Amino acid sequence: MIQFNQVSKYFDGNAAVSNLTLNIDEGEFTVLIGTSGSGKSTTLKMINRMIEHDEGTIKFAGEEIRRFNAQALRRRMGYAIQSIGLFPHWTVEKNIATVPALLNWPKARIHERVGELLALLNLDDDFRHRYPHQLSGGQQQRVGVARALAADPEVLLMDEPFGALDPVTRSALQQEIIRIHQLSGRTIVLVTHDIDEALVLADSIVLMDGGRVVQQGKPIELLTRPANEFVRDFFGRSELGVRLLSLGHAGAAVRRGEWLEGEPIEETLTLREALSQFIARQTDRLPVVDKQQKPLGVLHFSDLLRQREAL
Ligand SMILES: Nc1ncnc2c1ncn2[C@@H]1O[C@H](COP(=O)(O)OP(=O)(O)OP(=O)(O)O)[C@@H](O)[C@H]1O
Repeated sequence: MIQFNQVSKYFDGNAAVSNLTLNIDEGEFTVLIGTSGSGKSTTLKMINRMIEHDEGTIKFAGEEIRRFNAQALRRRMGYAIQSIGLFPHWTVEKNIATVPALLNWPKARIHERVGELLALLNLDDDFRHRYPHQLSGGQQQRVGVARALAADPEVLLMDEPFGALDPVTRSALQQEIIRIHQLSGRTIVLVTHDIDEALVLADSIVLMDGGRVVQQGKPIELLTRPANEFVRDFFGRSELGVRLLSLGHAGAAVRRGEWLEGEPIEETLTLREALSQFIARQTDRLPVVDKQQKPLGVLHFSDLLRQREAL
């Protein structure tokens, strides 16, 4: 869906991105990660021409992006950033409706769409009449994501969208964006410098350093088949075990047909979170329920050790 071919970008003669070749498939959740100043944001912003590339080609839906009208291109791509950028004097409703209003949607359709998005992002419908300063940071981030999604864009570009949030809110928003991705099947490109966030979200991780791609692949590939020492160090040798666990879920490792009384965990819990539960509860077996809270089976501590084969 998006192809970079030997793309370079210079600022004052210095390359921010060098000779970058990258393929982002339709419907894929791609996460750009890397050291500070490695060119992640520049790469993201070149996709919707917030930054124009100097060399090479970038294609979107088969066409070089320079052939699109920049405004028209941006309307096909939702964009959400860490600093949110909500218009302070506009209500939540008007903020979310920015692109639909530009596209001249009828009022009733806009009203309905705002309602849908508030529900999708777990925000109360009354919030539509509030102003950004009347919301918490996490609520503002949700509105920023809702705004990016408003006109059902083909691509969603996100630059550290959960950057400034506390871990609990951050984790909740990560789960929401995973759900939105599963529901909508949209192509998402997200920049983060948080390794665990990348592992939780990505179908494909692009690890960058010094304006170049060091390795692109599935999270499991970067963890278990690092291309070089830089990749190995980046993902942290000592953390490798728990990071591998964060790629698996309790539901996939559970022993069905067994049951056990006690406080259950949900099947969607990562095995890393399950490990934490085993330790906190000083137990080696945990009952697992599905999303409807129906008993699914029992997870054994020893099953965590077998996970590498199952991933
Ligand atoms: N507008 C600009 N003018 C001059 N230099 C820039 C500009 N934007 C980015 N750069 C430089 O280009 C390089 C890549 O920046 P970029 O913001 O893409 O990196 P990043 O990987 O997103 O970094 P971070 O994780 O710190 O946000 C850096 O050296 C940065 O200083």
